[in-house]
Amino acid sequence: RKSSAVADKDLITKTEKGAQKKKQTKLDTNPPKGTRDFYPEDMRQRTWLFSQWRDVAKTYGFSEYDAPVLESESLYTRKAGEEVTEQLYNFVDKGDRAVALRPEMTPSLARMVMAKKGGLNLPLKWFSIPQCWRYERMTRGRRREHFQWNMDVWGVDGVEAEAELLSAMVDFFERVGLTAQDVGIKVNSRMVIGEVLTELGIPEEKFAATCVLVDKLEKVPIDAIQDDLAELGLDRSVVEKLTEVLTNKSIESIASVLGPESEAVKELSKLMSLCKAYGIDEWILFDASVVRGLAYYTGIVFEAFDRKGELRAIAGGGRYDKLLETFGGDPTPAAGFGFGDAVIIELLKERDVLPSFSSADIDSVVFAMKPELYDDAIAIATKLRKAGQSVDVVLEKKKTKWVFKHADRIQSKYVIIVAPDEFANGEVSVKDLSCGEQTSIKIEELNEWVEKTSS
Ligand SMILES: CC(=O)Nc1cnc2ccccc2c1
Repeated sequence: RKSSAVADKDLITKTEKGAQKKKQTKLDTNPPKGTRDFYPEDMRQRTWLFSQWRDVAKTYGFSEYDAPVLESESLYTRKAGEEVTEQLYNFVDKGDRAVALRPEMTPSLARMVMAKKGGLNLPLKWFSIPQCWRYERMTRGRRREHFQWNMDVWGVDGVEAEAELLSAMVDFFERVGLTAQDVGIKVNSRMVIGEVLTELGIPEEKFAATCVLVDKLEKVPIDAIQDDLAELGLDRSVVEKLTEVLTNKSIESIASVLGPESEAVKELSKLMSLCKAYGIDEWILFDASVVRGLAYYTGIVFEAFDRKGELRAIAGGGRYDKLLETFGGDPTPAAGFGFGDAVIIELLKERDVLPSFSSADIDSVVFAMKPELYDDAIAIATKLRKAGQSVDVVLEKKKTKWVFKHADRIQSKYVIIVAPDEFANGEVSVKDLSCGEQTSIKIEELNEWVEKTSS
């Protein structure tokens, strides 16, 4: 027999184990790495942002579309070293299909246009607010999903399309309280690089990958991509010539480099004059170093940036006339932009122009003072709801003190109390939480009361 001390110890550990066995292992309540939950307050903020985006799209005559978040991986297997394709959130499904969570919306849009072939009346002005995904090693702790407002014009080959898109982008910034002093939009054309590379004898099929590298050059020192450049056959002299051209800060100086007949100069000049016609030229600046990181841009490119901070690009876009052909479709001109939900919210917070979303905008809390009045209380709540009010019904037996505290917490405008004496007189008691005043209202005059208080 073991000594009692040892026996007791064993007994304790046994009961502990027993306890552990019975207790469920605690669920990890965090959402998957790099993703966010939207609690009601977060959701009110997101809904507000999306409704600003939707209002602009409607004002510009754009129609909303959508596509599955899951696409065939083949939509994104471009070989140009882009971040969005290197960080594809892809997997093989149970049907042995190579699929991916979309990293961007434009390829889905191209697939949808191609599916309809000639059946669509061009021009298309379509918008969407898809959640887009990337699989990034969490070393950088960056998000793996975001919502991105997409606006695209298909079937217009003139820079009139880009000018509309820039105007829509500015309209959004103005709606949310930002000015041309807060935000600028850098504009360039990839034809600038195209004309330089052609002059230097670089073949056309290397343009896209060169642009992606030049875009990376903005963020990393040159020796970080030296071998990529070498792989593309871009020797030092080419890179030097390119970087020299890209430091040009005016269309005039670019014109002196590319010559007066340059197509790039012509389209940039035309775009700038259209921006003047829209009255948005104070937002726009030419910057030859802007190339954007997506391989499929072919002409004008642009990106909105925070003039006062280090925030990354707020939004970006450009012309992508060849995308449908890369999918085997007919040549169709297209231009568009993408606008992420994260950077803009940070900027609005910094500029202190983000509205508060703490309350759920409830008009009235309805409360039966006695349980036997509950049926009458929900009849009154229904009357108020049909009159257009948002009503929170107290669903359980509660003390008046709790109800007032609850109404205050949810920032309701009124509390409607169904109490025995008043009810016997065909009245309810209404407390106005903005001033604390309590009055009696005749039940058959509630509709007028709603009218009066909602005007
Ligand atoms: C600032 C931010 O969240 N960016 C972000 C977050 N998630 C993404 C997911 C896919 C593609 C680009 C993405 C970009």
